[in-house]
Order: sequence, then structure tokens, then C-alpha cells
Amino acid sequence: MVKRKIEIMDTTLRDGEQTSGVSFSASEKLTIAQLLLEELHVDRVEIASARVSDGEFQAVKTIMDWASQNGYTNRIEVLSFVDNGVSINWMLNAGVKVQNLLTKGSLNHLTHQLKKTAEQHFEEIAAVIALATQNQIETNVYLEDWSNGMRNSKDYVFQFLDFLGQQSVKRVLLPDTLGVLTPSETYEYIAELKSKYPKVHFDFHAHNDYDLSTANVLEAVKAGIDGLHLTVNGMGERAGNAPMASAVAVINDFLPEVKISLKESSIFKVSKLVETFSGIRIPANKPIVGDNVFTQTAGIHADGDNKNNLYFNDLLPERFGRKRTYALGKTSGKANIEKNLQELGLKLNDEDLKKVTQRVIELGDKKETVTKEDLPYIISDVLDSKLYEEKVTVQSYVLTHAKGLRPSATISVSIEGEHFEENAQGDGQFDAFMNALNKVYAKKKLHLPKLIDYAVRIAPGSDSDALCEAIITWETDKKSFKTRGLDSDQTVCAIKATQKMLNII
Ligand SMILES: CC(C)C(=O)C(=O)O
Repeated sequence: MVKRKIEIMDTTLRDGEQTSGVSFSASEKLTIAQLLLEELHVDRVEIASARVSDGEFQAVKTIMDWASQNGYTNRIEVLSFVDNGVSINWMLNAGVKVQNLLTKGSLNHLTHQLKKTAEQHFEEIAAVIALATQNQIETNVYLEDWSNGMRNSKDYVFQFLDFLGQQSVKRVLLPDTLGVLTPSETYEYIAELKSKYPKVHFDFHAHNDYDLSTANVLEAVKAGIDGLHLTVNGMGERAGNAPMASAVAVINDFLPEVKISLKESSIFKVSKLVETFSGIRIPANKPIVGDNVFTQTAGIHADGDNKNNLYFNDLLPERFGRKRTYALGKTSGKANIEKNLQELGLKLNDEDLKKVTQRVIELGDKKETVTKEDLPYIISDVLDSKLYEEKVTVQSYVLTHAKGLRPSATISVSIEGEHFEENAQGDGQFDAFMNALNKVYAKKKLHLPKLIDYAVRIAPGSDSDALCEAIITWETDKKSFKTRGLDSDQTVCAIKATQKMLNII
């Protein structure tokens, strides 16, 4: 079967940056654009809106300089406006070669926002397209509010498309600006346009206000759409755009007649980078990229995974550069514990396994988070065994925090019987502690793992004197892992989690 190719345009750097509170720096934009094109293999990238700010101009220019040296100029797009050529000038100065011209795709927007007739609007659009063409800038046209245009002013949409047929336009971009389409309407409207204008290249730009963006993408492809606009982690205005990871999985798994160029195994890496740069946390239950989505929590699921993979579906974590994990907590069964022990290279007899499982369940009952790295401690404690022996201990420390002075730490650490003392300053007490610890390890010519996430919480619903829990995620060249510390003081619980890390590496 010859598969139909669907173009993917990523708009994380334009619509995604319209997520409230997000602003990417020029170097972050360049890094993301490079990863999207070179690692993820998206077809096109929309990187900014014209005229936004001086900073945005610098970012676009930096990306276009890189793109022109690497043959990507015609795959990088900028949203522009019908503004008598002001956007065109801005883009020319930045080296942009493709504009996505924002026009009005519904009569409602045209009459109430622009307060113009269709003829006046078309005349101004024609002038901008002609100017772009004279300056070797290629034009795609966005029909803003197109979905409502199809619902309420279809004749205007057809009149507009007939007009665009006379212009030098490469693609027509169909936004569901307010995220109001249902899947069946998406199918109906796109199928109607594809049968009336079979030669036009149409892109669909979904929004997720009703959580229907991925379903709408699925229907758009079934109806014959030529291209899709997606964003990493579903970032975008209001509830966001169609999330790249879900859309890719849905297309690959449910639409064998089409093909896309995206590399599934790079999705998670790009997703995490965008999470870091944007500061917008990926929800733990976000399909494909969320922390929890490849974690079996119920004992019965872990047990079924051992029996002909009864609880697997086609969304295998390895496809996306991820791994299945088994949670430890109140609902864990023996199978969850065993799976984690296997990872640690440990094995227990049936009776000991039962005791350890019971303890994990008790901890879960107290709302405590149990990580794989806690298991050796739990085993030592429950079985009174010497399975786990601390080779590194933080023997004492003094932490200072005083108004007007930098926090500092003096620490004394024993590493396999050898004693070290160091002090350092930091941005906070824990940072000072880590700086002192790094000095100790530098003396031993060793590197500590990188701290990549740090979360402190008290059990939900407890008072301010409750135990704090620090969960720290560490990363070495080979792996990333979490350690946990419990104490009534939030710095001390982080130090306890750090001591566990020192005994794992
Ligand atoms: C700015 C426009 C193109 C948009 O993102 C939308 O209508 O959804």
C-alpha cells in the first residue's frame, strides 16, 4: 500500500509560547528548533509572530542564520499580519522565507473585529501576498476562526478560498481557533473542503478547550487533511494545541494508510527539554510523556505483566525512549516488589517477600512515597539483615541562615572510614550543603550525580508540624533515580535523601 504523507508543522515556539507565563530566550528557541528539525524530524517549524518584540526579532534572526547555513530556511515559518507590509519588512530583516499570514476566516471576526467588507479584506491580503512574492517570501494563509466560519458563514469561507485560488499561496491553514469543533464536525468540514478544493494543501490547527484536539486530529486525517499543527506537551493559547506525542501515537497506531516523518523515540527527550525551558510541568498522567503513564501501580497489573503481558497495549514505553516501572505503595502486590528487586539485582524468598510487601503497604497507608531505592533500607529494617550497609555517612553539619548573609554549611562526612570536613556558601542552606559535599567529592576526584528535580511536600491534609518528605531526582551518565528523605525539617529531609544517593552511586 502506498501511504499518504501528512506534513507535521510544530508551533511550540509560536502558539506554544502563547501559554500564559511562557517566554523562551533566543538560545532556547534555537535549541528547540534544532531538535525539532534534526532529531524529531518534523517537516516545518513555526518559530514566532512578526513584530512581537526586539528580543523576538533577535531570536528569529539567530534561528534564520543557523537555518540558512544548514538548508532549513524554507522549513521555518513566522506568523505575519495584514499590515501594509510592516510584517514583511520585519521578516526580510530577520531573513525569514515563509510567512503564515493571519487573516479572518469567519464573517463574524471580519465584521466585528476588522469592521471591513470581504472585498476590502481580500484587497489588502492580495497586496501583502504580492509584496511577499516580490521579496521571495513564500505565503501560507491562516483563516482565523475558520471553524466558526464553517458553522456560521460557510459562503464567506468559500468566497475566501476562491479568492485565494487566484493568489500565490502554498498552503491554507485551518485553525479551530476557539477549540470548539467536535470530531464529527472536523471530519465533515475538512472532507467538504477537500472535495471542493482537491488541489489545495490544507493544514489543520486544533485547540484543546474541550480536550478533543487529538480526536479532532484523528478525524482531520481521516477526512484527507494534508498537514497538522502540533505542539510539544500540548502547549498553546488557553488549554493548548494538539499534543505532539498523542497525535503521533494515534496516527501511527490507528491510521495505517498514512505516514509521518516523526521519530517516536525522540519525543520524550524533546518533551523534557521543553518542560525545562518553559517551566510548565508535564502533568504526571499526560499520555506518553507523563511521569506515571508507564507505571503499573496495582499488584494485579504487575502480576499480569508476568503472565503473557496481559496488561500491555501497543503503547510500549520503549517506542518513546521510556521504560515501564512498577510503583511501590498501598496497592502494591508481591509482583511489584519483585519487579523492583529484579532491577536492583536482588531476590527474596517467599516469606521475606511477604514481610517486605506488608511493610511497603503500611508505608503507603501512611501516604508515604516509596521509591525503588528505598527497598534495600526497608529490607534491612524488616528482615534485620545486613543487606544494606552505609558506606557514606553525613556525620555532622552546621547550617546557617541569617538575614543579609549568604547561607553557609560546614559538614563532616565519612566515606568508607575516611573523614572529610568542608564548608561552602550557597543560594540556600541545602545548596550550601551540596556545594560543601561537592568539595569533599572533588578531593576524592569523584563527581556527584546531577540534581535534576527536587520536591518537598508534607502529606496532604497534615499540619505544619507534620513530617516533610523530600524526593530528589538524580542523574548520572548511565541512569536517573529518585531518593527520598523524611524529617520534620525540610532541609534535613533533603539531606537524608542525599545521604541515600551517596550510598547508591
Ligand atoms: C493566531 C491563530 C493562527 C491561531 O493560533 C488560532 O487561530 O488558533
